[in-house]
Amino acid sequence: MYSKVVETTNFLKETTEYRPKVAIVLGSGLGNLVDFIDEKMEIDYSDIPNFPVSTVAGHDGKLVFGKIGGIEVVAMKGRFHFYEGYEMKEVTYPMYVMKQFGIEKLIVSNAAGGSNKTYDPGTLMLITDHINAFGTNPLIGKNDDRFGPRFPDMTEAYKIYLRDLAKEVADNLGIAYKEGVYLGTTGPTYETGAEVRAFTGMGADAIGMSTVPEVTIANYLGIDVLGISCITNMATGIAEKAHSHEDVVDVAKKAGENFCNWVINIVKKIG
Ligand SMILES: O=P(O)(O)O[C@H]1O[C@H](CO)[C@@H](O)[C@H]1O
Ligand SMILES: Nc1nc2[nH]cnc2c(=O)[nH]1
Repeated sequence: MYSKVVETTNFLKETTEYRPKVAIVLGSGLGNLVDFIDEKMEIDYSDIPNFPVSTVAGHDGKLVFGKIGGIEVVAMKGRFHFYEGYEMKEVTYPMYVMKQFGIEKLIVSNAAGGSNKTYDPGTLMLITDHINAFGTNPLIGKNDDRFGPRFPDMTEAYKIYLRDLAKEVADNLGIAYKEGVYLGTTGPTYETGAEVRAFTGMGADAIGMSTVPEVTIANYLGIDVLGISCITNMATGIAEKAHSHEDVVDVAKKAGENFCNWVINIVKKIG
């Protein structure tokens, strides 16, 4: 895998002159953030050697390089999910490439169901920690010490200094946010009511089908992570109607204005 990662990274270095240190992963319906990236240079995933392709609505499948407030960034407009049938190593492949490319900080976002009854649809939630309920781990297999250690520490999976900075930015802009624990499952089914009750008992405030694999690998590689969930629906049993991905994308788009404003100003501070 190491040589594949080097090949992909070399391709990107030959294709763009940008050398960002900040990367952003855009969740379902949150892709509009790229509209705020200046001097854009886009590369389709299908043109990148060894890259998987996005198969989910609301995930375009592009790497977008450019600048936010003069700070170089790269955004993933579209991510890969385990439920798409990808291996965990494929789901997390972009993280390995990001590290090799020189990324030091990652802002990861997602659409999620609110299991905390006080987190209404449209709420932006700063992720304080996560629970891996995928039943597997993206690091299972032989370890390659060139990437990271066999037993990575997850004490501060979502860096406190980045969370503090995000809170300061939100407070200055008057953006409302909550804080909470994200629980990641494989999907693609939304949860049963019983599962949501169980996950809530475990400490989950929001539930989704992504993020945990990427953040696990980012920590392994030594990339500092900030995570933001957009609560798009109340989780099963709390919600008054059945879920649909169309609604998820729709609500995420509506929350997009605050989300974009927040992330843009975070980038300006951390870049
Ligand atoms: O986590 P993101 O990619 O934002 O998307 C979330 O929304 C989709 C379900 O509607 C799932 O893919 C879930 O993980
Ligand atoms: N697992 C899961 N993923 C989501 N993505 C958006 N909403 C939800 C949800 O309620 N559950």
